[in-house]
Amino acid sequence: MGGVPVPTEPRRREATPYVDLTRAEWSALRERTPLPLTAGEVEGLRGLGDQMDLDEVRDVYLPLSRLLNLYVGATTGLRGALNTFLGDAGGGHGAQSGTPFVIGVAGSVAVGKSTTARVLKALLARWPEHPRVELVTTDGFLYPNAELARRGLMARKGFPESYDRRALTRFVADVKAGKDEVGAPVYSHLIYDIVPGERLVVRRPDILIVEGLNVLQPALPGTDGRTRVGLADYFDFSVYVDARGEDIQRWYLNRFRMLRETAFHNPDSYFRKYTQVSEDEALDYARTLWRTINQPNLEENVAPTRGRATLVLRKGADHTVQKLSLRKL
Ligand SMILES: Nc1ncnc2c1ncn2[C@@H]1O[C@H](COP(=O)(O)OP(=O)(O)O)[C@@H](O)[C@H]1O
Ligand SMILES: CC(C)(COP(=O)(O)O)[C@@H](O)C(=O)NCCC(=O)O
Repeated sequence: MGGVPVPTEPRRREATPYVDLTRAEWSALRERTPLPLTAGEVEGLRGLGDQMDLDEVRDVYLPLSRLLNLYVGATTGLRGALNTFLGDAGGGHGAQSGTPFVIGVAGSVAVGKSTTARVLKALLARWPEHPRVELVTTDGFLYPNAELARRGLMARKGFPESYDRRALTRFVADVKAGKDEVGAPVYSHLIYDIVPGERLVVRRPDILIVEGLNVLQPALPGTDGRTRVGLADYFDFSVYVDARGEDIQRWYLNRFRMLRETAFHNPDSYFRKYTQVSEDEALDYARTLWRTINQPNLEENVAPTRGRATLVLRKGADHTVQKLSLRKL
């Protein structure tokens, strides 16, 4: 047939509940938000093996801090509406003084959630409207190893059933209800177990960040088959830290290699025995942990919750955020 070029139809984008942005587009949204951290402070917040420097804070986390400040302000505005309504109703409920703004941070083991959560905490605390920011990791609500062993769950650490989900949800519900003091158990990566007798106490923060693998999991039905309220029902905003499975596995193995040269030498380290064998043998064990625990948990439980997040941060192979998806309202 003739050589008339066929005009290509502009590719129609599938409608999604998200606005998709490149790093450059997102970065421009920080406007005039000042950078309140020094390179040294950022270094102190960075997890082992994570990539986090002033460029990453400026391009990715400053716009997020600005967005969250706007969300907190909008929530305060909504509270005004609620008080007007309650006042008009004359029901004697009194003015609601406000409860903490709760942010969930989800994602795989070794994706860098804790660095994201720590940087967010440091940035959000610089805003005069919400200086008191607390961070809680959900590992404190894992059952202690003895209980996991009793339930046959030692090889399922990090799966939803390895947590005391009722206590975790109660914790966040109590903070959200505005209780003066709410306590949580504490987990130690060093001993690979809950620290007996240790508690973290949260006292009416302006913002609570809850970070962990399963924070976006929907609630399981109770034994009576009825739907329960889940952790994510208390979130005002949530972030899912995303990356390709192969990249996360590589980060996990690299971190294991680095920990073997540092923290594992501590006499109290659960993993101390892996300093006594060859690096290859130690890495074989890490590969087994990844393949039998963390990868199936990522695929079966964690990744399927991504679509519930308000914001998805998509990392490239070098750990830096390359794409962002923000939920439409
Ligand atoms: N075996 C370990 N010993 C000491 N620290 C660890 C160990 N495993 C993980 N960590 C640290 O615990 C934190 C949480 O790790 P993880 O749950 O994998 O989440 P993420 O990498 O997404 O922050 C990280 O700062 C990591 O460096
Ligand atoms: C403690 C964790 C379950 C993470 O808990 P989280 O704070 O996300 O609830 C995880 O880091 C872990 O130790 N997983 C067990 C398998 C492993 O050792 O890699």
